Order: sequence, then structure tokens, then C-alpha cells
Amino acid sequence: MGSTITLHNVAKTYPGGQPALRHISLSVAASEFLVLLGPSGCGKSTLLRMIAGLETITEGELHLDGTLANDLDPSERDTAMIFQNFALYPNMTAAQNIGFPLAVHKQDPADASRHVEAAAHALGISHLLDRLPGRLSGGERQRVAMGRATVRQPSVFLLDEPLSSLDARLRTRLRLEILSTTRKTGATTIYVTHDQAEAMALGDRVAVLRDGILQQVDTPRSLYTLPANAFVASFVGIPRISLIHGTVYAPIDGALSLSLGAQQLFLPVPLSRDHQMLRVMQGSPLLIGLRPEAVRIAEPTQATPVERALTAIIEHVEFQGHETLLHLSLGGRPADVPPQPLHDTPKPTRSITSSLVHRLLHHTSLPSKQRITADSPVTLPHAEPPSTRTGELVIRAGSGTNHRRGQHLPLLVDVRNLLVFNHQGERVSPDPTHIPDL
Ligand SMILES: Nc1ncnc2c1ncn2[C@@H]1O[C@H](COP(=O)(O)OP(=O)(O)OP(=O)(O)O)[C@@H](O)[C@H]1O
Repeated sequence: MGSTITLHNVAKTYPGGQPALRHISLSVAASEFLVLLGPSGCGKSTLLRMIAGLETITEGELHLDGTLANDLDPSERDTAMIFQNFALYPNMTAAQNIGFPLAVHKQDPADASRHVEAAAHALGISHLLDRLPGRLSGGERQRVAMGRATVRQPSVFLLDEPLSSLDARLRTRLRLEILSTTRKTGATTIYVTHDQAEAMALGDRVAVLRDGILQQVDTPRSLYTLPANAFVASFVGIPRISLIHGTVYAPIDGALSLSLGAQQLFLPVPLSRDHQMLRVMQGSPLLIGLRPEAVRIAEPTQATPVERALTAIIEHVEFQGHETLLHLSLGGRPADVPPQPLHDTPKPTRSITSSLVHRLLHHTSLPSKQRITADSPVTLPHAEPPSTRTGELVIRAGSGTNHRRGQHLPLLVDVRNLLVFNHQGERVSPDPTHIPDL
């Protein structure tokens, strides 16, 4: 059975450096498979090495099975770590490498050799036991490293990008082997990767890190459908979510709409609870997130009650074999993921009175003849200038389709699948991560 791992407000600053990790609080259940996901340099390996005891903890507490472990020696933690380069001893055979942890713990040689053979058998490398690492392929070396990690049946497996040096096909196969090996032993596993597809395929839950700050810990499905912020939304999912600058228009006597620059999406009435929440974002700059599956190519006459029509121009056609990706221009502005707001910095808040004044000003600032209604095209105040970048929306088309650059396309957007973020990148719809001001 695996150990529980709990981090309370853990931070790490290397001597003379910037903080590598800030205020990490995280609980990993016994036997859970947790993936740490994030771009290079975000602190994944540092966190893993602190759990293994290979790096000191600057601040906060680490508990293994409920026991404070900050100052425990690595050998007292019952963890096994697998590194990116496998770190095998080059002068030892595969059998000696696998048996090394048993030799260190002075296990009886006959017992040790039985355990080595059992581990090798489980990993399908019994025929390689006499070979030196230099005469093994990358995949075989990875299996020897797994054998060395599993032979003592540790309570915790810590894997630091164990497959990143292998080719794509081998990676896909070995990640399933890793999953089945860790499941069989029941060990709690923390697996570091910067590959979102690997994270989604493996993790019971995935913890996303950015610049040393934990963004979200959730199941792969929740990360995809309810990302806490624009960074998580754009890190998870292929092709990447399209983020477009937008604004809410909520005239008192008209339909609520989202402007995407030159075009608008009127939200269906009666408004859903999530769309009602958008009313308070009136006038604020927003990022509208569209995943490819929220959009289909079809004429406005085919729209269901939850779909709204847009028109697009094809900027680029990307043939992928099983599908084609279309890069489209809607006449809006593509948005970048906003920079990391530091949670140490207090968030500026608006008082209720100033929020009311702000909203009233915005409601009354539209001259009545410019008020937006569902059926009349309008000129929007402060419309964003059109983008000069290549297409702000990426959607999928079947592999057999024959689309060309410059072609006009009718689109239907399922407005239930819109993801809306505020200018700091926090999700405001659906299900806001914070209740908006007011
Ligand atoms: N020994 C060290 N001394 C000083 N700074 C370090 C040390 N190790 C890592 N860092 C810094 O800490 C930060 C986090 O590094 P870390 O290796 O944990 O990131 P990572 O997410 O694992 O990156 P990668 O995916 O590239 O391995 C980086 O800014 C890195 O430069």
C-alpha cells in the first residue's frame, strides 16, 4: 500500500536565486497516480526532489503518511526515484543494477536474486540480466530502471520525465507499462512531465505548475472542461484552445452578447446561470476561449437553439492525416495568456459603490440608437482593431475536406462550451473561480 503525501505551504528558494516554488499545498492519496505538469523551469523537478529528500525544503511542511518528513534522510523515506537519464551504473549488469537497492539494505543474496528475477520477469527483461547498460536500448534501460525502483516495493514512486529521451512510439508503450507496474505495487506515484498528452493519459489527477505556483489540481477531464485560468486552458488540449480578446455587452433593454472584435455572439435567453454572471463583467476586457469542438462548419439555418453563427476566413490549412486543422480569422484579436499574477500581491478590489457607479456608467454610456438587440447588426463602441496575426481561431475539419486559404466559412458556435476569462486570466464562466466584484 502506498503512503499519503501532504505538502503544507511548501516553498523553495535556491541560494542566491529567485523562489523556485511558492506556497505549494497539495495532498496525494495513498496509491494515487499524480502527474506534475508544467513548462520547463516551473519547478516540477524541484518539488519531486524535495519529496525524495534530495533537496532541502526552505519553508513549509512535508508529511509522508502523516509523519513530518522535512528532515528525514532519503533512505528513511521509503521512496524510489527514476530519473530522465535512468542513472544506471555503467559497470554493473542489468541484474546488479536492479539488485543494487537490496544490496545496500544488506538483503540475503539468495533472497535478493529471487526478487531481481521476479522484477525482471514482470518487466519482460529476464533475458537481459547479464548485459551492461551500454549494450541496452533506451527502452530496455528504462525497464531496468523500473526494475531497480520496484524491486524493494517502495511506498512512493517518484518519476522525473522518465520517458522524455525515447521516441514517440516507445513512449506511448512504456507509459502504459509504468502505469500497470505502479498499479500492481499499489505505490503512490508522482510523475513529472511537460507533455500534456502524457499527463492526461496517466494521471488520476494532474497538478499544473507555472513559475513555481500551483495553478490547479484536478482530474484530466476537469482540467480540460473547467480550467481554473487561461494558462491551464491553453496548456491542456491539442490543438490549443483559441483565446480571443472580447467584451460583454449587457444593455438593460437588450440581449446579452459577447463581442469578439468585429463579430458578436448573442447569448440564448433565458440566460443560463453562468451567462447571468457575465453581466457584471460588462465593459471589462475579457478573453474568450474556444476549443475546436465548440465550433462546427455549418450554415446559420442549421443552428440549434444553443448555437450562434459567425463567419470566418481561412488563413491557413494544416493537413494532419487523420484530420485537417483550419486557422481562421474572425476579425478579432488573438489573446496571449496573461502573465502570472503573484498570489502574494493583494488583488485590487473595487468597492460595491464604485462597482455600481462603474456599471451604471457603462449601461448609460451607449446612446439609445446604438443599443444592441438580438436581431439588429450594430457598430460596437471601442471595437478592437482587427488582428494582424494569422487567424485567431483553430478548428478541426475532416481529413477528406478540401478547404483553401482565403475561403469564407459559415460557423456555428455552441455557446454552452464557451470559456471566458477575465483580463488576469481567471475563469469567469462557466462557474467562476472567484465571485466577481459586486
Ligand atoms: N540547483 C539549483 N540551483 C539554483 N537554481 C536551480 C537549481 N535547480 C533548479 N533551479 C532553478 O529552479 C527553477 C525550477 O527548476 P526545476 O528544474 O525544478 O524546473 P522543471 O520544471 O523541472 O524544469 P525542466 O522541465 O526543464 O526540468 C528554475 O528556475 C531553475 O533554474
